[in-house]
Amino acid sequence: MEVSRSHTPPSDVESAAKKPRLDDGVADVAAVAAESSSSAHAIPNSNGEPPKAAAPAASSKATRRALRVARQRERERKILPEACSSEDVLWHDVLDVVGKEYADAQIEAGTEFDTPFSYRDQVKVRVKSLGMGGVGVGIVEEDEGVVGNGASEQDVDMEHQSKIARRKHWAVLVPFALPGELVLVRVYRSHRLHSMADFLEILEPASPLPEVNTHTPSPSLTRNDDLVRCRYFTKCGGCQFQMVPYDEQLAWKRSSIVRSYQRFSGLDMAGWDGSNAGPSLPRVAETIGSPLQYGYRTKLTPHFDKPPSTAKKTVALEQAQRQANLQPGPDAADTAEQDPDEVLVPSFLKIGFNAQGSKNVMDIEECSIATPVINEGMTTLRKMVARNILNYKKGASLLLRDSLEGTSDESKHICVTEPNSTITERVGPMLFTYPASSFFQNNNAVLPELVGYVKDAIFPPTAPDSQRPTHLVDAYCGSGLFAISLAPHFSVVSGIELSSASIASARKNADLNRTHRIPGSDPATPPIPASTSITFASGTAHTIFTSVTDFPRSQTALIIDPPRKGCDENFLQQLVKFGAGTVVYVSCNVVTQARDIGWVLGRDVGEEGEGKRRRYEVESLRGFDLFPQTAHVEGVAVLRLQDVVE
Ligand SMILES: C[S@@+](CC[C@H](N)C(=O)[O-])C[C@H]1O[C@@H](n2cnc3c(N)ncnc32)[C@H](O)[C@@H]1O
Repeated sequence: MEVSRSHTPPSDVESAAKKPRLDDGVADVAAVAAESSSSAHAIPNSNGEPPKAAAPAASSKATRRALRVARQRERERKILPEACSSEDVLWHDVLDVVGKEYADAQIEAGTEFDTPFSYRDQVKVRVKSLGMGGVGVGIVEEDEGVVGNGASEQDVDMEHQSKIARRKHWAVLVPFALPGELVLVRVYRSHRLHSMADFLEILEPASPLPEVNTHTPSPSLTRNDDLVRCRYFTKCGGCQFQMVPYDEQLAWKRSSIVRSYQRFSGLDMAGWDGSNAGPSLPRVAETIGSPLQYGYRTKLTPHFDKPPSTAKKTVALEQAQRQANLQPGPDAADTAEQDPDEVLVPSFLKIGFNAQGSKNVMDIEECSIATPVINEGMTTLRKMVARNILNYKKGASLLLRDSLEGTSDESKHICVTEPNSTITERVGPMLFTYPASSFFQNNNAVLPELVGYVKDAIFPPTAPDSQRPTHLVDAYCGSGLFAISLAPHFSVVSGIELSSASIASARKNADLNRTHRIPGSDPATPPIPASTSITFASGTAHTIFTSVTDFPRSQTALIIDPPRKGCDENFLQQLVKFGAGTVVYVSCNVVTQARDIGWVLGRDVGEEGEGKRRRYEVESLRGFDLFPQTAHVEGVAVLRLQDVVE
């Protein structure tokens, strides 16, 4: 059975649903239920708990439940992840290590879920590569495999032998482990040909490895635990790379872009490894780093769970205990340290982020990648929640955003927590305002460079004046970051965006930057000249093409900056039909960016019957690090329209 891949962007309808990737007919449910209840290779549930054995058909309720579970299992068996989803990215990381041929054979035999591990097995894993999510991917190294609660020597029977053999072709995913390291891990969940494990300790530091993925040279990464700045690192799931020197993080992000295009673009990759120009793509340039590597995040959304039913009792008890402790005891120094005004944080209350590999919230008092005012705001907000916790009937997500207090040059930074409040940010000479609950890039420090790079890509110094773009279309424009920042360089600008709140902000921002003065410049100069026409519309991105029909195509630059899922096929079809001279594709998900660009490059551009064939070529490709210490990278691809030489 061949596991086929599609490189097609989702159509509007398809994008809503996961698609079956294997074509077997649906198995008889009763047979599946029987198979499920006798299954020897039970897979722990999503909380990492060992599965409960399916009960015999004691009651019709139990039978229905067993059938439901069995159907779910069967569905999981037959469905490969949706192309370009995070599960699909992980699946490719697994294939890299276990080999595609082996995986196909296992799927054919229906044994791809036969995990060779039991829940909480401790094993030694040699890390082979760093998956695109920043997680180490390895294979059990030694013969006996189990060093913990698995088998003793006497237990090494046939079944165990076969498990040990399977382990050599079973990927183990270990966060915070680096390629080349031998690590002790504890398995907590298994899925198709891989298991997830907690990292327990390093048994051997990294030694040079033969490349697993022979196409993609992955930079070597050095562990330096002295670099770690956060006390929650490895417990919180937010950052992956604090122990890796920053220049190596940037090099790894570049290789992650290369991998994305190799795996997901569907383009001709012959001989291309990102360090050279290939048949479809240029060399991938070095990743541009963030000026701030910590303290850069301008938005945090910590959350907390619904208080337990015993919350009232617990709070009363803990308050009484605290009062008792505040009474002067025989040693007065014991109480001198305690502040009677300090807010009592009940022991059940955890405000923070999901713990690594789990859906449980862990308590986090500060975040080292967030800006200083956000961390101050977090302290205040945590106290407010603790004080009022008995009034919450549900859990909640909190919002913290870094904002300028006003629009003047001297405005200081404040933390805003009210979703309806207005945030103000400065990017280069431009001011942006937007509702706290709406989208804006989260790393202000790197934005001037990102915007400057996009501008330079649109106006390369070598291009003749006759080809200089005069019109700009900003699809997925948010509150106007690119449209407004680049407006001074165009005569006509048009933006579109789904969120009407963001469009209202974009319009306001255009006005604001026509009137306010650039700090330190001639007071007569607003950032955007009166002569530039700027319009914004709210709607789905593809509808922009009907309102810019009078734009001169060869002198139009189109910026696309879609959400993580990328563009839908309808949008790309219209993009290709429209035929802007320059397209800049900015993306926080290089996987869907690679898929979309692969789709665009294979198509003739323009209306049918134009007489000459033209296609897009990728002129440059590189990453910007908007997310230091994490595995995320912002990709910027510049496409230029070229005549096809027949
Ligand atoms: C990654 S953000 C980029 C926003 C803006 N370029 C910026 O940098 O601030 C993507 C934006 O696309 C918008 N969006 C999502 N789906 C859309 C669609 N189908 N059509 C138009 N805009 C969409 C979102 O509301 C979001 O503001």
